Amino acid sequence: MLVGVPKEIKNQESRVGLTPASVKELVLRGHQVLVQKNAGVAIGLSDAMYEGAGATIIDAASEIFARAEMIVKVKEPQPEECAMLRKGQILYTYLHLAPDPEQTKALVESGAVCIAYETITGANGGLPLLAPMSEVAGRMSIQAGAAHLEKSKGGMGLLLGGVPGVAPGHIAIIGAGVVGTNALQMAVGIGARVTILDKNIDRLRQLDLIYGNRISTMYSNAHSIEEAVLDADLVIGGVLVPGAAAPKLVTKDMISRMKPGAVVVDVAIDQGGCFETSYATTHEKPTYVIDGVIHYCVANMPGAVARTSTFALNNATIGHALALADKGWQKALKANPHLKNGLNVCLGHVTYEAVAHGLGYTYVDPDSLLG
Ligand SMILES: NC(=O)C1=CN([C@@H]2O[C@H](COP(=O)(O)OP(=O)(O)OC[C@H]3O[C@@H](n4cnc5c(N)ncnc54)[C@H](O)[C@@H]3O)[C@@H](O)[C@H]2O)C=CC1
Ligand SMILES: CC(=O)C(=O)O
Ligand SMILES: [Mg+2]
Repeated sequence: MLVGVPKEIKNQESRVGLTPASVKELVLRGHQVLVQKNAGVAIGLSDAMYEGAGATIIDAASEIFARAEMIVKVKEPQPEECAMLRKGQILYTYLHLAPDPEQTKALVESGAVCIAYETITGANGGLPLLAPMSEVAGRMSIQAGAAHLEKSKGGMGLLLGGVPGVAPGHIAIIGAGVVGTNALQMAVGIGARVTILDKNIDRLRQLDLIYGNRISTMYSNAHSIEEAVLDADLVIGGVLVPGAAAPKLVTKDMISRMKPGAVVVDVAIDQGGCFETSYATTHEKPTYVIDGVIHYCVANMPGAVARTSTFALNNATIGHALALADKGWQKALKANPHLKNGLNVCLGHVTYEAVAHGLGYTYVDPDSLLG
């Protein structure tokens, strides 16, 4: 198969869809890979390294989109990229469609076969192609929160770990999945007081066994969220209902009653965010202030540590990339129900139930399109 890797064009996004090592895996199996000039140069992956792995370097994204049978990316296609997709072409990347009607419409109109990393499931449960970026973003969320609690960034001037004789800060983490548990690990590491909330009691049980009385676990409901949020100096939003828009768990009213100079980090922003006051920001201008509360809502947090993130992402994506290239999309999806769960838009139809219902499309069962 002819596989194409364009350079990412989202604001401050230096990750790249395939590493030279991943290119080599494809080439060794007889596939051809086109990589856009300088696609990985910002993270130390030179064109020479890609050529050494067997890729052909191409100047323009338009040529890659025109020639490749499968496009491998990191972030959701930007409007100019959507316009270059064509009927039957495979797009393998993060999409996050539920909160994004414009992108969904463009992908439907393209007729492309759009497989979203974030809804591919794993044989042992979970979302294995989302997990590595959730690990990165969860860990980063505490760094980002700590930095913005400093006075120079507009925060209340609080050191999360405290010092001897001065109490530490309080971090509330909503959602105890991959983002939440990675945030928790960092929060405990810096010595903050931590409360973590989830609806999944088994997960809270596991965390209680690991951390004991160093943390507080709370069953998530409107009451416990309000209590934790109003007492917190930093709130991390890490909830997910797979494929669906994030539930707005923290209301505008709660935000208005938080401590002045407190910080909220809405990691779930790529699914629309779990704070009523959230809207997506970029690394260029990551924050805004509402009612004295600093909001950090960057939708591609792992892009800030693009080198680590690219390798972590490729570890998780290469297996299915090889299957798609080897078998073509219909056979690969038929052979693997977990990969099939990644199919969000296909040949002009919305094939992921939560996206179809959320955005008013007729849901089409992927099986009906697999031949
Ligand atoms: N902004 C960014 O750069 C990034 C954002 N993300 C996003 O972070 C979010 C979380 O991802 P993961 O941790 O991997 O998901 P996950 O599926 O591992 O965890 C989500 C957790 O939310 C919990 N949850 C659902 N409804 C809840 C409620 N009402 N109250 C409390 N907890 C609730 C679930 O029980 C689950 O434990 C996703 O939207 C993901 O796309 C992930 C990586 C990067
Ligand atoms: C998961 C995601 O949206 C990201 O890594 O940017
Ligand atoms: Mg994102």
